[in-house]
Amino acid sequence: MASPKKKLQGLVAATITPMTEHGEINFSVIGQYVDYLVKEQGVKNIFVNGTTGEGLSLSISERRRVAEEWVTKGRNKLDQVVIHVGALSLKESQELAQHAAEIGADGIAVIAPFFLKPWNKDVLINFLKEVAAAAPALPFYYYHIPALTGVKIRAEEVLDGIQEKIPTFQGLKFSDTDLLDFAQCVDQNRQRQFAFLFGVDEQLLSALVMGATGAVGRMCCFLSSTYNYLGKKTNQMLEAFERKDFSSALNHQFCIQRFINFVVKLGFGVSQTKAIMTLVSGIPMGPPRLPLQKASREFTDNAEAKLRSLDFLSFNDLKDGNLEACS
Ligand SMILES: CC(=O)N[C@@H]([C@@H](O)[C@H](O)[C@H](O)CO)[C@@H](O)CC(=O)C(=O)O
Repeated sequence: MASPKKKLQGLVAATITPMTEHGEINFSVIGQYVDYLVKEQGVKNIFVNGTTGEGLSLSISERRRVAEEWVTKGRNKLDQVVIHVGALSLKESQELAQHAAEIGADGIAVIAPFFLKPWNKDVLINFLKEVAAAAPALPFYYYHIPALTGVKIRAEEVLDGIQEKIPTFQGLKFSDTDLLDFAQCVDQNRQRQFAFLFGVDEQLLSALVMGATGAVGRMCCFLSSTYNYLGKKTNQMLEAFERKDFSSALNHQFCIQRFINFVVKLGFGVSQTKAIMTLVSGIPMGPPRLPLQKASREFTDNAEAKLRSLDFLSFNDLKDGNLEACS
């Protein structure tokens, strides 16, 4: 198994791909974005060109350039840069994997191909294996996101025997709400040093309970979109959990849930994540690329009011009216 230079630890932000109002990638703000994550959110790992990064809506040459920019701007600032290289075409995926290795990324991740789909675990593994082989020195993560790929092969099944087929296999990025499947992945792989990257922010505490006890201890990190702007809050929850202050950890989780629950009811996805991040960080993330539509003004106004009431936006002048800020 390839061993990463350093173990992946802590929060991993699924980065947004900033765009100009004309729909081109806005490379000029990526350096500022890195500094924001590190200094303001305490996030030192990133996952590039994933769902939040609209990776599958970018051309291959754009994906290469975005990956390069994050690796370059993150040098000596970030701990790890993992690049999502999944694509419908095996050849494109291999090209991106090789490119990630050439530019000095710290790992690659791959989703299941989602148009002509693998119909069982063995076929899926065969695809993943071919991609991983294009970057034989890079740690490899399988990105399980069945709601978007439509590939519903349980992660537990995929992991069974995977290391024999893919020697660089390093871990699982789990973006699903099936906590039975997640917990079984952890339980059945106690003897292996896999990383389990949980990707459903509103359920993170439950996943911590399933996978991050002293006995298991291998769920090293958490990978998701809200860590772009709620990284600090999520770190507080992780710290509370670590010192076994479960009541505080639960308060933090409830607080994060109040926000996510609110925006989910308004309609929440990548477009809305871009709008929220722009609001919180002050860095323009721009519109998403078609077929996504820009978040509405109404959404942004409502989200802003909620962020303020939860004290997620540090505007001192509004703190007086704050009725539900979380401790
Ligand atoms: C479907 C989806 O976009 N899930 C998000 C979550 O962060 C999600 O936005 C959050 O849990 C709110 O539901 C991440 O898991 C996605 C992700 O990690 C990525 O961008 O690759």
